[in-house]
Amino acid sequence: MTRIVPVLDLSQLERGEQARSAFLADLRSAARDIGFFYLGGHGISFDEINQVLKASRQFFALPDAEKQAIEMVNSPQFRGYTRAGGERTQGKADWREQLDIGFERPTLVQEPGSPAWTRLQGPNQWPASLPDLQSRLLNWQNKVTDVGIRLLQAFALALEQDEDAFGSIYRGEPNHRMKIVRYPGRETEANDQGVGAHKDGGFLTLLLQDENRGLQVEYDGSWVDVEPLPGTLVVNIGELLELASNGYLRATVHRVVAPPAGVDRISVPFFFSARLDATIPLLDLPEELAREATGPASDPDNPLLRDVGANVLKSRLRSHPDVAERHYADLLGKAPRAA
Ligand SMILES: O=C(O)CCC(=O)C(=O)O
Ligand SMILES: [Fe+2]
Repeated sequence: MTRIVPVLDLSQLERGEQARSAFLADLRSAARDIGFFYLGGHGISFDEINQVLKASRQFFALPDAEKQAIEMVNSPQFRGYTRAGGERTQGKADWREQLDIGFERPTLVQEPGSPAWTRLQGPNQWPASLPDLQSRLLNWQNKVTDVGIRLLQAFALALEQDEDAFGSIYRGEPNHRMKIVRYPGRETEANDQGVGAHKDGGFLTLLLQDENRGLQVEYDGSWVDVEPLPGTLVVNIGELLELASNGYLRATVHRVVAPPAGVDRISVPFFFSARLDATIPLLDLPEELAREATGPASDPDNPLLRDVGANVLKSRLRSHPDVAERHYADLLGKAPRAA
């Protein structure tokens, strides 16, 4: 059977002009067609991958009290632990537990007139009893960031732009985020929402999944399994790339179906994003691509904003109403200020 979700090999970029052009052509068609692909040849070793999955499992095996000590609701930066059912997609609880991590940066001093999104910068929360987790995951974050940069440069070339077309948006202090996630086996057949159907907000998502299935992508009106393929990362397009390409590339709708009883699934999504103070430009696409760029999909309930900080804050507030209430009560009912 041919795979619907294609496999791309990033190392082709460094293997001569012919291999490089073939990679760019494959990237463009994967991105235009299903919007999901497996990425091999990324240079991250099996050992590193296994260590990250193992460390994630160790975290979720901690006693509840230790996980709850670093609950996200403590953090105005939306970092930390969320128990199963604590996050919502399309108004319905997601059956997964997770630890949200960003870059470790100092909290910004708030002054009158500071944009609300400046409150998103600050520290992570780490479990006291797993001292190695921090370096393991921050190391992963750095490695996957490098893969994301190479891939985004390739996307720029595939869109017939300068290789560095997106550089000014993410260079400096980008707001990339990652999570470690555990989907417990389902307790009843009725509740199978691991995470509900959604699009990701960043440029690209680079996801590590363990050997358990559950991830699905919407394609031609049905759900297609993105089965585990050892050693690869799963990549999908987020809303910033859709915005920049005026809808030539589409952020892909995906979801996770909770695993059957007795199985739990681990995944490590990394969301390659942009600086919070950046504005997403509209790329000047060549005529033949521009003709097929029909504008970003618009959801009147949840419009995409070109101001990255405002867009990120809006989606964080929607996903985590408890954090919103504790730390952003002053904004509730108001649109976050853009700049
Ligand atoms: O866990 C997965 O496989 C996907 C997670 C996901 O789509 C997300 O957190 O945005
Ligand atoms: Fe996602």
